[in-house]
Amino acid sequence: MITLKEVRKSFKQNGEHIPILHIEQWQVKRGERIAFLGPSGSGKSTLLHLLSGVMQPDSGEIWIEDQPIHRLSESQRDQYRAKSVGYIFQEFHLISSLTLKQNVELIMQPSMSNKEAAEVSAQWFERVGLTTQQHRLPSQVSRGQQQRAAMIRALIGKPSLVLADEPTGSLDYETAASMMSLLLQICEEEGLTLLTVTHDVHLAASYPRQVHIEDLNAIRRGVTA
Ligand SMILES: Nc1ncnc2c1ncn2[C@@H]1O[C@H](COP(=O)(O)OP(=O)(O)OP(=O)(O)O)[C@@H](O)[C@H]1O
Repeated sequence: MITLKEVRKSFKQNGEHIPILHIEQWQVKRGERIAFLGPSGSGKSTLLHLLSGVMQPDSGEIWIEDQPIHRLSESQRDQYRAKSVGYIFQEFHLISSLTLKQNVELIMQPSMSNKEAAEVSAQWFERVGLTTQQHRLPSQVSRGQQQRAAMIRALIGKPSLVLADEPTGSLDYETAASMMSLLLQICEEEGLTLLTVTHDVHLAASYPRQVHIEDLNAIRRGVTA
């Protein structure tokens, strides 16, 4: 369960604190898959950054399961993020000098032997249909295939929270739709909570729940500052 209570975030712009986000009360059940929609600048990415612990709220509470994210120190938030959050970005952030397989295995548990890590990663490459391409460099595969590898990297540790910020923003529609459907399917099979920011209403419609950030963010509704 994710719980947000009276969460506020503002940014300093030209010496002034501009309120960006105010979420009075919000809950997400474990395993829910939610698409976030909203105009540019409405606070969608800011919300993901707060949930991943990259940013701290000015005030309010953010609970992920039994962890009070708002109370953690920076190093505790780094640990929380490494263990519990899988992030998928619009740009895939794969290391260009490493193969897809090396990119994935780089972040796998140090407690796993090389043999175990190779077995687990092979299963994931098969699951996303990339077995043939796994030994190639990112530049030697398509953008859709790069994003599938980035998806494995985000999901392989079975994080309690998967955050995807415009994950299909740089893909053509057909590739985007197939990537989104794979992401939804895997998160459902693994029981992972998925929050995806997208501008695409058709892709958002494939999610069991859609949230318009304007409905969540009291500042956008003009009822608060
Ligand atoms: N680090 C920052 N410093 C100052 N202002 C910021 C910072 N991060 C975000 N903002 C401002 O906060 C507002 C919300 O930004 P955010 O990136 O959350 O919007 P968004 O809904 O994700 O937009 P988009 O759909 O364009 O990505 C914007 O006005 C942005 O300029």
